[in-house]
Amino acid sequence: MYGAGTDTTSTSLVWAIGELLRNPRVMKELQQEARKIGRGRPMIPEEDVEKMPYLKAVFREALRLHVPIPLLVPRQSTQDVKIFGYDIPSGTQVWINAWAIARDPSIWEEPEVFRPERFLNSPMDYIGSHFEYLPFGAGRRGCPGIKFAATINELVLANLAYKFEFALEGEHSLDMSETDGMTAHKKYPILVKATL
Ligand code: HEM
Repeated sequence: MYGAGTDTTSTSLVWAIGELLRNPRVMKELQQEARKIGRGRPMIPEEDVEKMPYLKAVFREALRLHVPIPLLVPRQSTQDVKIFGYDIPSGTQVWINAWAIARDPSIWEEPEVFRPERFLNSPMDYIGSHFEYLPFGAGRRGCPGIKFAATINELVLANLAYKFEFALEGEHSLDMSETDGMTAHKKYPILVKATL
C-alpha cells in the first residue's frame, strides 16, 4: 500500500510539473485559473479545487502522456477466450500496455502533444470505465487510491501554480526521458527556481 501510493503519486506530480514547464501556454492558463479562484487568499483550499476544470484537465493530460505504471499489474486469464482473432488459453499471463493505449493515434488526436483541452467537456475519466485511458487500471484489481491521489496532486498543482513563477535551471529539466521499472520516473530531475 505504501509503495503503491507514494511512488506513483510523486512521479505523476513530477511529470505534470515537467509538462507545465515545457508548455508555458498551459502553465499560464492554469495560473490564471488558480489566481481567479485563490482571490488573494494564502492558499487554495481543497474544496475550491472542484471549481478548477482546467487544473483537472492538466492532471488528466499529464497522466495520459505519462502513465505512472505503464504496464499496469499483470492478470491471468481464467478461461479460454478469443480476442480480435487471437486465442488466449486459460492461465495465460496478460500484460496491458496502458502507456501505448494512451498514445494510440487511432484513439487520440495528436497523441504526443500535451493538450489538456482534450479533457475539457469530455466524459473521459480515469476511473476505469474508459478502456482508452487507464492510468489507474480497471476492474476488481484497479487502484483503490484514485480519489486520494487525485485530491493530493490537484491540490499541490493548484497551489504551486497559484503561488509561484517558475524559471528553469537545469539543462536536462525538459528532457522527458523515462527510467525503466514498474513505475515510470523522469530520468533527469527537474531543476527550477520558484519565485513568489
Ligand atoms: C497517481 C497516483 C497513482 C497511480 C497512477 C496509481 C496506479 C495504480 C495502478 C495502475 C494500479 C494497478 C491497477 C490495475 O492493474 O488494474 C494500482 C494498484 C494499486 N494502488 Fe494505485 N495508483 C496511484 C496512487 C495510489 C495511492 C495514493 C494508493 C493508496 C493510498 C494506491 C494504492 C494501490 C493499491 C493498494 C493497489 C493494488 C490493488 C489490488 O491489487 O487490488 N495507489 N495503482
